[in-house]
Amino acid sequence: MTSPLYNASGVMCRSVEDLEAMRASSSGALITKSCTLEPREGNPEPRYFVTPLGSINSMGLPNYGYQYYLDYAEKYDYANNKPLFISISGMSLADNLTIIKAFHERALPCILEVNLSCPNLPGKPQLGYDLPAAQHALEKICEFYDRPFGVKLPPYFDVSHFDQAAEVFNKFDLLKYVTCINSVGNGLVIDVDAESVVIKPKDGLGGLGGDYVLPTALANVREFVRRLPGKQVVGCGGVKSGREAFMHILAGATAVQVGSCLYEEGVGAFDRIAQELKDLMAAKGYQKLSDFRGKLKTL
Ligand SMILES: C=Cc1c(C(=O)O)[nH]c(=O)[nH]c1=O
Repeated sequence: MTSPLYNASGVMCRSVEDLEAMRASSSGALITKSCTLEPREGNPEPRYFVTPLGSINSMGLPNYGYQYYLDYAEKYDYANNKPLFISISGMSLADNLTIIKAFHERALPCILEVNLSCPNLPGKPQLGYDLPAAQHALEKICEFYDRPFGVKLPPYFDVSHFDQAAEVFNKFDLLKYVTCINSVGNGLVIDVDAESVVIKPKDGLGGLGGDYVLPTALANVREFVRRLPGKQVVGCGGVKSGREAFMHILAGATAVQVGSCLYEEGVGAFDRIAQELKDLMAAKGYQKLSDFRGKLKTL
């Protein structure tokens, strides 16, 4: 079975070296760091911090610019490798359209994922929380982009927002999948001994990952699976063992991304989590993912 696991965008995917390590790993796919029109250094450090419950980050979109990833996508051997996803997070709609048009012109087999949810750009609200703007962006993309693509979503926390967001996404047939969730934005981790925040940008505010976000991630996966017929949901958030991967798939996820845990453990996490998932499935008498995908029981 091709592994249902791959990296969360942002982890082990900024440089060609990172991407080649992902390509050589046992993951089932790989996705690039979200890219912008021009290269970016990102936010000042410290901008990533690990806690016993996960991570907080305010990277600020450090990336080598979209042409770097376009070049990687052009050289990628699609016949002999796992699927390549390209994450796009332009600083404006115009930038996003320029980047997407550049990929469209080359008609490469990579799959574009439009990031609607970067929480760490000072002064820039997450598009995923401005649904009219998100709809407008998707309309402008679909004026010319004629291939399947996906979006990376922020976590939603209100049932009415699941409804409103799904209403927008269901308008776009070429939007074939959504990835739930991006980090839970603007958390604040405090170091009691130092009586200080732990990251520099935004006075310590950053996106949360890891154990902190698992229940929210699972809820977003399950709620969008219910509301987006004909589309797929990729689960992301809080996966550190076969158990959380199982939970995401039980909630309906087609594939599962690993972020904070991959950052800490490296690509060995894919082998370990895949084996743990396999063992858990065997213990439960499941032969394949579809035996239990989306079959979360309610009481
Ligand atoms: C693309 C920027 C993102 C970043 C970042 O580069 O700060 N961090 C996240 O947790 N999610 C993002 O989407």
